[in-house]
Amino acid sequence: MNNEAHGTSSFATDESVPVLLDDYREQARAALPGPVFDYIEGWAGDGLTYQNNRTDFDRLLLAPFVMRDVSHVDLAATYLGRTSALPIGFSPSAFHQLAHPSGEAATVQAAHANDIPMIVSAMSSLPLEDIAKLAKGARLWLHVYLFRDRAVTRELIGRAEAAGFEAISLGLGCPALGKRPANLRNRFTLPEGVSAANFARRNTTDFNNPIYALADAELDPSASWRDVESLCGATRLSVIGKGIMNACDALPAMDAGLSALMVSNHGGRQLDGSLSTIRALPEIAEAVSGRVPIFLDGGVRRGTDVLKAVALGADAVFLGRPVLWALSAGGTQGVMAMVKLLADEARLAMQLSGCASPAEARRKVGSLLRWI
Ligand SMILES: Cc1cc2nc3c(=O)[nH]c(=O)nc-3n(C[C@H](O)[C@H](O)[C@H](O)COP(=O)(O)O)c2cc1C
Ligand SMILES: CCCCCCC(=O)C(=O)O
Repeated sequence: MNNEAHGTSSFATDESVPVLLDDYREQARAALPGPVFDYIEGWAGDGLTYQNNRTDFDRLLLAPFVMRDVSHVDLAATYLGRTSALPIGFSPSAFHQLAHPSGEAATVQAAHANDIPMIVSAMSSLPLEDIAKLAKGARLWLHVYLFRDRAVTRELIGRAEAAGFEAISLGLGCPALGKRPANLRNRFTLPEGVSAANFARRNTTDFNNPIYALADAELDPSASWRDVESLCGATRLSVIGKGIMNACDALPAMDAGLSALMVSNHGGRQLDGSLSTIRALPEIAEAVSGRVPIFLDGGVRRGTDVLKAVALGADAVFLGRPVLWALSAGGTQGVMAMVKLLADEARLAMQLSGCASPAEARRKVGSLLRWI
């Protein structure tokens, strides 16, 4: 939009203060070395799914209700036996030290301060025990895969149990790593000093590209629902299945013992051309029919996105790239400010659409939302 045409050009602007989540992306672009920014931003293939995750939120229009009492908007979300004040969490992302020297130590403080879940990637750049020690009582979930060597998965889960993690997040849509042109073109490798700290004892770093090498060496394309069932049976922690995109998978997932499902296409970094998560959500929510909590990640950037996702059945939304952008822009304070920005927008979106809570948005969903 042309500001001059709207008579606002005489106002001073302070571009160092983000007012939209996307402002953090530009700060990250300025702060980080090009290949690191490209790794974080990166998508598979032509970026169709990466784009759809965003544009499909925009294709979902709101028909606001008016004159409803929205003086108190309650965003609280209860799942897995605990209530968070916000229906927001942090998706797992590898190597937070790529974004900031404090890495996961900074991110976890922001999650803890907001009492929202942080899913720690198995590929974290700090050991999971150190992350847990830094934020006692934080809602920590460890994200693991069914690695080729199941002992690796079992060991990680045992360590998470011992360190006081609340839950396990299990990657379901990752039999192999997606093809990401930017990383291949710039031959992305981890910078000196950043590594997969939980795998310190495994010889995975002497490859040309540690991320692809790690994935090829460790991910197990033969994994099936039977493996999920035995993993769920082998831990006292709740297991959340991350990566459900097809309603046909909802039943096997629940039968296998998963305690919650996350609708995720890995932020468009895996199968290019797959559905956006907000399009996939309604059918999955219908198939699940309230039996387990449902989460969604992928392209959540605006308060209205939070409203749309919770209205369509998500108990909470999770953020991937925005966490890393904000981390690179300002460490813990950056991530805290980013969460506050999104929460304020979500509260405003609820007020302006006449919904005082996610439950009310869900009840009104039939007339609140229209696809174009
Ligand atoms: C830099 C980066 C690293 C990621 N690492 C992991 C990972 O280790 N495990 C995983 O399951 N997902 C990983 N993801 C995917 C996120 O968990 C999440 O699904 C995705 O980023 C959500 O989309 P959004 O970035 O649009 O919010 C990663 C994403 C990014 C951007
Ligand atoms: C063994 C799997 C490596 C995954 C690396 C992180 C990731 O998921 C990403 O999207 O990047």
